[in-house]
Parts: sequence; structure tokens; C-alpha cells
Amino acid sequence: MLSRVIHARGLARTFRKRKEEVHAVVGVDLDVSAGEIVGFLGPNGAGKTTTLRMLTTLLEPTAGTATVAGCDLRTDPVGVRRRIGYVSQSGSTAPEARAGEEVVDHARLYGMSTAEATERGKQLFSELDLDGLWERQPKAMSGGQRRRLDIAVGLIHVPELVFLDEPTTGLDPQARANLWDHIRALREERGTTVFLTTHYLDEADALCDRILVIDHGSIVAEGTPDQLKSQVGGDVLTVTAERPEEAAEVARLVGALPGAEPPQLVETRVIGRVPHGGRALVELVRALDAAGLAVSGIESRRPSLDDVFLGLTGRSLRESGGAPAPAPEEVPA
Ligand SMILES: Nc1ncnc2c1ncn2[C@@H]1O[C@H](COP(=O)(O)OP(=O)(O)OP(=O)(O)O)[C@@H](O)[C@H]1O
Repeated sequence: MLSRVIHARGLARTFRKRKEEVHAVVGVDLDVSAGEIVGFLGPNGAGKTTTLRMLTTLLEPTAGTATVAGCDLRTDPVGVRRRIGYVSQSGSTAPEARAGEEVVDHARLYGMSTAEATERGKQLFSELDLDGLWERQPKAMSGGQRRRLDIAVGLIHVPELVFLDEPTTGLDPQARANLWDHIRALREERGTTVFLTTHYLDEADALCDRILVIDHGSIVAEGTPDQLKSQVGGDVLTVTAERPEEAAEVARLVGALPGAEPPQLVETRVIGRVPHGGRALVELVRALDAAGLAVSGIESRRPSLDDVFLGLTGRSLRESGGAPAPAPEEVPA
């Protein structure tokens, strides 16, 4: 069995603001194995950053226990800090400093010599596509370069586990995909364990081996992206009636498909859930034909992580600032 790099039980944090109590995290259990890339997904205010700040010793839990990188969070926070890297949402580099100096200064805090830190820093710059930027000030870098510099700072002391808080927020799609490659390379080439928070469903889907979904301070689901999607069950069927007055009849036929759940009708669009999209499509086309009903579009798609999220939290991640789910394939009728 792979060794466990994070093992947390009942981790909780309550904030007290004047007389009000905010239960930001209420009893989180989580396990992360060595070499995993785990995504921590949740809407705004769900408790992601608070959990991360507890696991990285920046915030004391109100309750619960955890070992992180083999050290107890409460009794050996210094041991935890030595073994982990943490890249916060805002990053940690001063805009006026020289990039290389920032990295070396950070390494010196961990007891590395300047020579050792420079060598390792230059190697990291090369791995993270920052060649030629050693003397550059962060304020004169692109958003993607600055984010990769934050990651270089977080990795300079060769941590076995790195926490990334929303690593790609604010980056353009190309810079995001580029950073995903670098995060994958960390695991492939160094065996680094990565625990990251994200708002982006496509990021969690493309990058993470496993996803934990947090809402209102508790973990409400976990699994591989495919496992989570299969929890929703079946396929999503969308049919658009050509004539508005026939939409209700189209909905009736969709609802009558074997194993179908009652469909939703949104203007002329009928959205249903069926156990097997492919089979249902064939039956539906026949039934529509026999009833003389015209449709302008008909599609079947696998549930997206957004469908999972909607089912679990009653909110769409898209509404809470996430990226749109990939577009479904349209099958012209
Ligand atoms: N220092 C604090 N004092 C009081 N309440 C806080 C504090 N920090 C966080 N909270 C509250 O705790 C809850 C969880 O916040 P947290 O930042 O962990 O959420 P999040 O999932 O990281 O959100 P986001 O995606 O917006 O970053 C929120 O209701 C937030 O307002």
C-alpha cells in the first residue's frame, strides 16, 4: 500500500467574530497517499482555504488531529513546515525583488547554502520554463510566469508534499494548461504529492487523480473524476422541440423511455436522465417519428462534474465562478 502523506480526522475550525461564530470547517476526514494529485473542490466560502491553512500549520484547528508528511500537526508543526511547500492564492514574492534572489532567500530560510539554493533554483527555473528570468522583477512578469515563480519558491526546499491554493486562477487557458503540465511533471519526475484547491471543474477533471468536494465545511463526496460522474448515474439527454406547442409531448416521450427520470422542460428544451444514452436515443428517434413530432436538436452526453456538483450542493460551480463544463456534442436530428 502507498504510504499516507496526509491523514486527518475531525479537523475543524470555528472563527469568532464579535458575538458571531463562523463554522468554516466542521470535521473533515481526509487521507492522501504519496504521489497522488488530489483536488479540493468547492464553491466560494466552502472551507477550502481554511482547511489548507490548517494542514500547512498557518491556522490552529479548533478540533481534530492530523499527520502531514509524517509529522503531527499539533505537536510537530516545525517538522510539517520543513517537509511541505505551500503556494498561497496571493503568492509570496515581493513585486520589486529579483526573482532569483527571492528563491534563494526562501531556500536560506530552510538552511540551504546560497550555492546549493542557486543551483537548485536555476534547475527549477529551467523545469518551470522560467529560463532567462532569474534577474527579472516579478512585477515585470506575466501572470503565468509569476505563478510559476510562486511554485518555484514553494518547491525550492524539495518538499515531498506541496499545497497549491487555486494555482491557475486568473490565468488564460494556455497558461493554465501549461501549468497543469508542470504540476504533472512534479509528480512524474519527483514523485511529489500535490494537494490543490480549485474552482475549475475542467482543471479537477484533467489534472487530479482524486477529487474531494467540500461544502459548508464538510466533505460531501470523494472519488476519481469518473467515479464521481458515474454517481450521477446514466446519461443526460437533451431534446429541442422544433414547434413550441409540441414541447410537452416531446417531454412525455422522453419521460416514457425505459428507466428515465421525470424530465425538465425549459422553453422548447427537454432535459432528461436515462440509464443508457445511446440506446435511449435510438428509441426516442423512433417514438418521435411515429408520433410525427419534429425536433431541431437531440443529444446525449455523459454527466459532467458540474452535474455532480449541482446534485451534491444544489449549486452549479459555474455560478460560483468556475469554468464552464465542456460543450456537449450536438447530434443533428
Ligand atoms: N479569519 C476569518 N474570520 C472569520 N471568518 C472567516 C475567516 N476566514 C474564513 N472565514 C469564513 O469561513 C468560511 C470558509 O472560508 P474559506 O476561505 O475557507 O473558503 P474557501 O472555500 O477557500 O472560499 P474561496 O473559494 O472563496 O476562497 C467563509 O464563510 C469565510 O467567510
